[in-house]
Amino acid sequence: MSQALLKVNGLKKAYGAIQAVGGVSFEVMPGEIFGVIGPNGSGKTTMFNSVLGQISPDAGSIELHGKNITGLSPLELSRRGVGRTFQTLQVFGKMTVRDNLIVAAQEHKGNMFSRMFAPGDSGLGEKADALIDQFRIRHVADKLAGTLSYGQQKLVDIAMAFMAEPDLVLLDEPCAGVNPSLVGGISTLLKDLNRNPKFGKKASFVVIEHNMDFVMDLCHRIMVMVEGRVLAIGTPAEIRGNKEVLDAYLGN
Ligand SMILES: Nc1ncnc2c1ncn2[C@@H]1O[C@H](COP(=O)(O)OP(=O)(O)OP(=O)(O)O)[C@@H](O)[C@H]1O
Repeated sequence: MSQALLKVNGLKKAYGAIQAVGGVSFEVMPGEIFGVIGPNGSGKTTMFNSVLGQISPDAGSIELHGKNITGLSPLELSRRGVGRTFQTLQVFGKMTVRDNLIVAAQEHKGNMFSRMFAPGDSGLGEKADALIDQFRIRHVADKLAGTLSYGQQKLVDIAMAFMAEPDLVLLDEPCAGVNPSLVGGISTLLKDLNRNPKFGKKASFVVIEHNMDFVMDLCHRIMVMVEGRVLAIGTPAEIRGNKEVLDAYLGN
């Protein structure tokens, strides 16, 4: 059996009396699309932010390719191949789509001032163009990102995470606020990125999402969190047929 890409073991995080994450363990295998579902407040985002170095967990360890990455900064994690998208868009409305992609890659390289000045190409234009084609946003590449629909900006946001050539991308609610007619397009795109690596790397994903049809169709395995704990991990069919999951979450 191959080594896990991401291994989270016994992760805990409390906010005062609230145990947001109460001992969560799971593994994501190379090439896997791993979904995380659960009711509001079940600890999904806190778990994500702990894995991504945005908050310090109280206990537990996180390994990437078997190496301990617990407590590393988001920039260091990005350099090691871990990318993310946020619930809220990170695109700059007054820059073109192409420049947004170039700036995202410059940030990955640690250029702290890249967002403050007009971006030079820095040799990244070719990479941006490859992603623009893969994301089928060529027709808007030279438009200001702020003039695009929310769904298109979401695609740009995901493309920005891919400029760093990640092995693993954590997506926080990619469908939130997106017109239902565009949700299928995001799913198709993520499947394409997973199956057809653009830069010689097969992308794996961890996806937090409330849209059940999207999660069930996209993910190879799904983890259900309830009150900071793991209730179940399994294939979409196993999760759909799990009585505890139905009682605690899906049956509502
Ligand atoms: N910075 C914080 N300070 C205090 N409590 C927090 C903080 N962040 C999260 N919490 C609490 O921790 C618990 C887990 O929240 P979290 O946002 O991780 O859940 P979630 O599953 O991502 O929810 P949602 O689906 O609504 O995004 C909740 O009770 C929340 O109120």
